[in-house]
Amino acid sequence: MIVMNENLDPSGENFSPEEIDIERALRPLEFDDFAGQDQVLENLKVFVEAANQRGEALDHTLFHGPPGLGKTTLAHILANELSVGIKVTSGPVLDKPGDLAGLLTNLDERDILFIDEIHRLSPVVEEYLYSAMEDYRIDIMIETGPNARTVQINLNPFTLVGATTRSGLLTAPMRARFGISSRLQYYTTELLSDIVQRSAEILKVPITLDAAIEIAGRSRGTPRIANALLRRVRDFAQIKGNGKIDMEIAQYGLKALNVDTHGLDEMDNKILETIIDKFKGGPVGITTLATAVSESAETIEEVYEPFLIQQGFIYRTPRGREVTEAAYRHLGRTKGNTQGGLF
Ligand SMILES: Nc1ncnc2c1ncn2[C@@H]1O[C@H](COP(=O)(O)OP(=O)(O)OP(=O)(O)O)[C@@H](O)[C@H]1O
Ligand SMILES: [Mg+2]
Repeated sequence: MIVMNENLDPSGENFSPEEIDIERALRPLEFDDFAGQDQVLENLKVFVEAANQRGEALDHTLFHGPPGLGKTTLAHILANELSVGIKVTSGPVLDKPGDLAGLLTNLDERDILFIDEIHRLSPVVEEYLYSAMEDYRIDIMIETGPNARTVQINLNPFTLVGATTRSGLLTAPMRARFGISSRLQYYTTELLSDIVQRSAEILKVPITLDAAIEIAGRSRGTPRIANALLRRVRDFAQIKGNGKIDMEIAQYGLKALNVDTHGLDEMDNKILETIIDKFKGGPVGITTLATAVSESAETIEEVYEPFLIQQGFIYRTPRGREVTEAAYRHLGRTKGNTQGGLF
């Protein structure tokens, strides 16, 4: 069983404070530093330029897609390119309409309010957000007891930027209030190797092209993982090598880190193993599979499956998910001869 180092968690949730600082340093600040997602970027550039020309707030914008692909990065880039301020919060943190009102009334004209994990807003807060998004207006309760009354407050025109890994969990009314909605895709190895080279430059560590490609190819299509692997390999280069990253030290480091050759993580492999061992390679329905791997069906569909499909390890059939020959090969199994032996 190949288990990835927890520092390579695509969600970044296990990052130490130092790693968060480095991640911030590596984060692109402008459209021009941002690699890939061409279609998304091309459109955003037009919308930003148009909003800038008119001096208006950009339309509310939603970014969705798997962890670590650049949603938060794009929110900050938008603020830079619009030359406006950005206030950052997240769905689970905003649990009272009062908290949201505080944020909204403090926004300057055209500012961005970035709400991460927007699918996790409580229903009351979400409802409260609707009128803010639509009419730039909110109701505020003043005084308590018999004198309690609500007053309407006008807000400065602002842009709500929402990010979610689970767009399927967003309510329809919420989704409908975003004028711009962009889905981020996994990155190709080529793009990731550009990102690795750019990051190496910022970290001031020399790297050869083949080493950058090697790291990129094992990064699960995800820039956050590519950067995390680069940082770990840099440590190996510093302690076990001569400080430079070449193919040899990259392979040495990746092996020591137990990184899967395709960059699959623990859950990816668990999903493949489960389909092979428990369901004879499939087809298996998504809910059955979800129960078997103890993960929610939505998370499998939105976070894990897209990468496994893109890499050609599983495919969807009307009867459920099936693994491909490549999955058997990847796990070192032969078809018809799974771990359970004859039975
Ligand atoms: N297109 C890109 N070019 C260069 N670096 C990128 C790009 N996209 C992401 N990164 C790097 O990957 C890191 C993770 O990106 P980011 O935090 O924006 O992901 P996210 O989609 O918000 O993830 P999550 O869903 O976990 O919040 C960033 O710090 C940045 O360094
Ligand atoms: Mg983010």
